[in-house]
Amino acid sequence: MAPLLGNWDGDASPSSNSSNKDGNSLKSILYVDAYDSFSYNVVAMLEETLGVQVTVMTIDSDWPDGSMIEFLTHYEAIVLGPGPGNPNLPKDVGIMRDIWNMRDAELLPVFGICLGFQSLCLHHGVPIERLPYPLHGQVRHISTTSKDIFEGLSDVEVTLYHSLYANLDAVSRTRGLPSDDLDFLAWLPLEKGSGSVTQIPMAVAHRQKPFWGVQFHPESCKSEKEACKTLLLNWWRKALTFNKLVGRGGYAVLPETIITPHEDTKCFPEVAYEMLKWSSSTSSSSAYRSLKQGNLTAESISELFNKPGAPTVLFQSNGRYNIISVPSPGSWRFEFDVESQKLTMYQLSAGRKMVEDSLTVTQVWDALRYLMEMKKVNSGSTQVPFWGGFLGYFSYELGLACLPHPKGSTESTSSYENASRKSPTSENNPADVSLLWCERSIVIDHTTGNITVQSTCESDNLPCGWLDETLQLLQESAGTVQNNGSDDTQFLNSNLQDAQFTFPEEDTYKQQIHACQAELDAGESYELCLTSETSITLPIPTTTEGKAIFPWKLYKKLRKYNPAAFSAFADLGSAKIVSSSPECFLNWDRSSMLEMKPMKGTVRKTPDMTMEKAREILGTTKEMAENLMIADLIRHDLYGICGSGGVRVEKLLEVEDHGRVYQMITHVKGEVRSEQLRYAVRHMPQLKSSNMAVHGLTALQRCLPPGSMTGAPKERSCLHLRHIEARKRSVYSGVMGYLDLGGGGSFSVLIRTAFTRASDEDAGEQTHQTWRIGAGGAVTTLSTAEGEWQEMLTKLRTVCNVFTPSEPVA
Ligand SMILES: C=C(O[C@@H]1C=C(C(=O)O)C=C[C@H]1O)C(=O)O
Ligand SMILES: NC(=O)CC[C@H](N)C(=O)O
Repeated sequence: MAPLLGNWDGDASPSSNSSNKDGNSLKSILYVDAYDSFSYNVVAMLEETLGVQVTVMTIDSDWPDGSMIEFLTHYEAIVLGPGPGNPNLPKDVGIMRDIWNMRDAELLPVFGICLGFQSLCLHHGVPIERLPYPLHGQVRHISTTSKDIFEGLSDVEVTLYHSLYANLDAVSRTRGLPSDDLDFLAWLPLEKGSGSVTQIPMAVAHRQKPFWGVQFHPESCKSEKEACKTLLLNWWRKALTFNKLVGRGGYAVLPETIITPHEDTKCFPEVAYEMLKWSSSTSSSSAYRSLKQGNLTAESISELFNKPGAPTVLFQSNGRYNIISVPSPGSWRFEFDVESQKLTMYQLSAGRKMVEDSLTVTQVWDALRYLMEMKKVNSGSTQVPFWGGFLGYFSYELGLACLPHPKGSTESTSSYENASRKSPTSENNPADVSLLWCERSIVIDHTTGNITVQSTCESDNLPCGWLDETLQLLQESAGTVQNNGSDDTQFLNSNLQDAQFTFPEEDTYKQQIHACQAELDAGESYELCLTSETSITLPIPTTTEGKAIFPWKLYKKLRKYNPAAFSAFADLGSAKIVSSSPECFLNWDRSSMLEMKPMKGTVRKTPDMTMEKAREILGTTKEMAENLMIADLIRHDLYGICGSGGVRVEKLLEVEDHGRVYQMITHVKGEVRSEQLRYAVRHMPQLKSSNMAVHGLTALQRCLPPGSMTGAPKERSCLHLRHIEARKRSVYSGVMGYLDLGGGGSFSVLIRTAFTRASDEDAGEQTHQTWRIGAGGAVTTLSTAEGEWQEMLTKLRTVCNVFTPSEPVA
């Protein structure tokens, strides 16, 4: 065990949370989680609206001590959450089914949401069948009976995420009457293909038992907030009245706040101590010098300090800060491969020492947290978001390995094998994590025009040391204009003229879209982000220097062709990445704020496309639904880290200009408060730390892969996407950015990106290099195969076009 390693009990013990501010003990609700991506939104809504404390239990858990009845005596009520799949399948509802079999004397109040509602209806004789068409992310008015839990609510606007429904007509056909036990309280008019309208049940109350359910999602950010609050409070009042009547309630709060069948505990990785040793020249302060940008660009600065082919990362954050890695005697980097669980550390200076170790993914995160905590930097220029630390990326497959999977899920690494066999490039995947430890760096702030040269090595701050020398060098260079554009074009053209493109096949892609829609129809997913890969094979430049510089020149071309808020370049061992991503994944500051800005909805810029028109196109039900689902998904991701009361939506479904495309964007912020229960991290071994770097890493670990690249619910959607796409996405759909020793971090989604793996081992035999570009889009039930194919091509073009020779510069 590492000296500082403990668990959250210290700062999040229920004793500190189990009473309200008046000292009264909080009432407890059990939430049954069906591995949905909206679960923590429901938990937060319950805690924020009812002032209760919620225990989360996944559907595949065993009842503690084997006794449901005994366990439930600790709770006032149960909420059965939404989820993927079908309540007719036991594995999709798990322990939800046990609830319906309780004897009358043991009953407690239940509230089912969507899947939970369907399970309730099914158990009481109402068949659950497919809707004529799914309703995912759609905001609709429902009419209510204005009674029971809808008292005071006659017409409510709510968000729907379902493919299945309680078919009351089927009950009438077989029994002549709707289910005798159930009283239906709300309805949605649904147009059938024939133009006729049918009423779909939206809410139910049991006539004798304390069971209620709603088919819609009251926790969605587009559901009418006040009305849904009233609904919940109405239910809670009824629940408490029931408990009073039967003499239930007032029980002690259980110590558990989350119950899953998985224990996420692995011993602390020894390699973390090695990392600490390798970072010994990094001090706890970042010294700096500043100058005006003049003619200097991120590219010209990087060229001054980074030799072609040497480990280099250049990352532009939010279109404002350019962060450039600069090598130092203490530079090192590490790589991790998910499938082989191999971690390799490389020292970059004299001797090129290498260390290998075998680690689980969880241990990699533990090592990172430990190192960031131990090497905290306390001071530096307050003008820049990075003082030193790691620059690099995490792949999509690393993200998949971080997802919690249900017990017995087929989602093991072996299912990668089938997928990878079909993909010609899969053998050639870059490492899943690659991070460069940077003591020295240069940051350009494009808003102020300031450049900050900084180092965490104490000796660099001596008079005439590295900082002074570098300042002088930059000041001298700032006046000189360097323009080797025409050389670059000639060099690239000579290499690109023989490029062979392998595009996705239109028929296959369209079939995959239909395969996605079949899963949406079945209730398996609400949205699937389908992607495909284009590969470009070209001759490797014949000279060593040409080979080393090719990725860099390609990056410079891409940056001009498709300017983006998160342009980035990485040359990390065999991984070469050129990125022009417009999408922020996760940012965090040095104190407590986390933010995510997912994108969904893309319109190509053509000469007659205006912002107005783009807004109109992106204002349709289809586009809004796509974005709303991801907005709700990332609210859940952030609630899991920040806890109830800690998340707010800053922008919802807004259209922004992103160079060659218009994109719809949502902006959600969360605040990390160590005293607050945070469900997604409850069982994780953590450093007892107020260091935001540690919480940021935990947020990364818990929020990968990016929801905008998976769809919702994340876990089930990823499972289907892997089978449908039948390839590893690798760097594409991963994230790139920095981990700042001062506590902050910023990561973009690796889209609009080309990457390759250029292995040094077989360098002699290789005559060609293969670059890969992923592109795709969210498939919903409203998607058309042609529309999605065109959208994928639009995104692909933003990068693919840099692989065609350009007009020579005059
Ligand atoms: C899948 C890609 O992009 C994602 C999908 C988007 C969409 O469906 O509109 C928009 C931005 C990204 O989250 C891609 O660029 O390849
Ligand atoms: N959101 C949900 O709970 C969905 C339930 C079910 N999978 C359906 O699609 O109908």
